[in-house]
Amino acid sequence: MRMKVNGREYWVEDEGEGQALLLLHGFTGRTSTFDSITSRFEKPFRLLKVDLPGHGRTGSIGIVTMERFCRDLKAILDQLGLEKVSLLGYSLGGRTALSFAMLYPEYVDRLILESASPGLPTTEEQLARQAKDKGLSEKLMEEGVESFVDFWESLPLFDSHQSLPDDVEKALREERLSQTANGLSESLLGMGTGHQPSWWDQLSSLKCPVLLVTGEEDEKFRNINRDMAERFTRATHRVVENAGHTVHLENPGIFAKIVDGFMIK
Ligand SMILES: C=C(O[C@H]1C=C[C@H](C(=O)CCC(=O)O)[C@@H](C(=O)O)[C@@H]1O)C(=O)O
Repeated sequence: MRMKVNGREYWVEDEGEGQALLLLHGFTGRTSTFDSITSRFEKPFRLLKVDLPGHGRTGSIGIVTMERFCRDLKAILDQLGLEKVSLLGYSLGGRTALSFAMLYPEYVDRLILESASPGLPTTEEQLARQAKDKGLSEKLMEEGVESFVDFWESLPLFDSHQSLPDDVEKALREERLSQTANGLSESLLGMGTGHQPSWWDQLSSLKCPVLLVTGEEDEKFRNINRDMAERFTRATHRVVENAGHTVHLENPGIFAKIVDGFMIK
């Protein structure tokens, strides 16, 4: 369904009954991102999914900052009558879930972050990443989505995708290709890693239970999440074997079991 909040319109899906679990996809993803695991959950969940700014059926809605999207997400939950939800975010969606929890902790029951980060700790790193993401944005607008997806799939971070079943890899590519150049460009410029606040120094303030999930083959984010776990007060870090950055696709059975076990009831 379409939901208009603070002058912006989002695509939101709200299905099932049980604990409210809000799923947030990664960069180039959409609400279908977690289809590989939602059918594997044993516990009943009320599954909420939102296409992030610039993605899926939300599409191009202008440059939306992380703080502004989190304010919109709060308004969406208010409209749905949800006072508290658990959040599961993958990569960009994990950065978003963490940002929402930092800004609106009273709305968050539990937090599951897959291959995420709290942003970049120094201004220098943030500015360098902003410049890099600006370049990617220009690449998108000049070369189009298909050329960008070819580039994006070739990143070393996704080397482990070569072991994905052909049908899974094909579906992931189609999901990425379904995006628009404008939308992805706006996402990079608004919610890119370098544009969001750094939460590194505030992680200890979060009081809700936190589950960090990374793939054994994703050294970069495994190390980031090892450091994050040391700063949270109630965090568990699970490193999943036979998986890289995209654990929910590379080892969906284990991922679903970990999520089931972390959610109460
Ligand atoms: C390439 C790096 O950063 C990007 C990697 C992962 C994030 C993401 O959402 C990818 C999802 C996917 O393609 O499956 C993305 C983000 O957080 O926005 C990062 O820009 C890197 O080496 O840090």
